[in-house]
Amino acid sequence: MVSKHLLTRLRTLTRPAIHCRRSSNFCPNPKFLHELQSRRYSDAPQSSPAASAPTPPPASNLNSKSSLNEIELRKFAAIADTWWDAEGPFKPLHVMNPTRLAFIRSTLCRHFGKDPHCARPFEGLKFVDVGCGGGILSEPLARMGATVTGIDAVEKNMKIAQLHADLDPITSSIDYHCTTAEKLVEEQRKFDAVLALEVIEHVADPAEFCKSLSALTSSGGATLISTINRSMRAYATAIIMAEYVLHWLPRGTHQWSSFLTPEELVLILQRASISVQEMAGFVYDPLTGRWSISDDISVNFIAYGTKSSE
Ligand SMILES: C[S@@+](CC[C@H](N)C(=O)[O-])C[C@H]1O[C@@H](n2cnc3c(N)ncnc32)[C@H](O)[C@@H]1O
Ligand SMILES: [Mg+2]
Repeated sequence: MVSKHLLTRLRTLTRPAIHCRRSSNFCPNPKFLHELQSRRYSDAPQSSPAASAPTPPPASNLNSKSSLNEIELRKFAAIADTWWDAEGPFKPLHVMNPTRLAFIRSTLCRHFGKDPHCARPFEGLKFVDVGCGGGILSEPLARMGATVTGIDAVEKNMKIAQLHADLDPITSSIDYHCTTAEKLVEEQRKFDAVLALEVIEHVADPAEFCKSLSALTSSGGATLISTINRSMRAYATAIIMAEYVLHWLPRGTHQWSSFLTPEELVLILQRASISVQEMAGFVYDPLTGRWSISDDISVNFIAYGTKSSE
């Protein structure tokens, strides 16, 4: 109860500074990108226990100049067995899933002219779920009819995802691979929709990552990215509360300095030829324990963008 009260207090004290703007008229300031690049490398995370631990073998055997951040990958490899434990470290993703799927269904049905009330609106469309983990998002997308490719840099995640998907004939069609977005770009793969939810804050270089996501998106296709805002409110809730008070996530899961503001995300996507059409926040209500879609993008947010014609 005390924690719930604290969370409510924090939400009130740290009012959102930025609100959702539902149009394509985002005007990011180019200086954000410069600041972002110098900050990410000069303000590198110092406090993560994983960062100071002796270096174990790589969590991924993929190499080449890439989006991979080994410290981040090791954190996910360490808890790979728990992907489908609804009470485990991925509980927040499980609980948030219906809300983010509602946003995805609504934006992508509009984008592709599909009926959002139909059971399998994504029939005939090819989606890639980048950084799919255990398949929490890939599986419902497959159930909604999409032909899904799920990729993740952690081999163990792919094994867990495949095992779980094989439990159901519909999800067993998901094509899982231990690879990266940039490797798929090299293979000249293209998808109608490219999704990377809660991944960009864990990659080595978000601007390069967005370029790969864009290259994977067919002309006229859609790109969806969700992440956490680099706001004080996110520091208080997504790190202090979630990791240190409520223990929803292992300590050190997130580095505040690796978060992007919505303006920065819009800018790097714009530079990668993705025009953000809509943004929404995901807001947690500590009283009901539920997430909902909101105009408040001060902590968790999602961006839906379209690929400009080439
Ligand atoms: C927080 S989880 C999100 C999982 C999934 N997208 C979801 O929202 O349910 C982040 C995932 O991204 C993966 N990942 C991190 N960096 C990656 C990269 N550069 N390329 C591919 N996967 C990556 C991690 O292994 C982890 O499974
Ligand atoms: Mg994250």
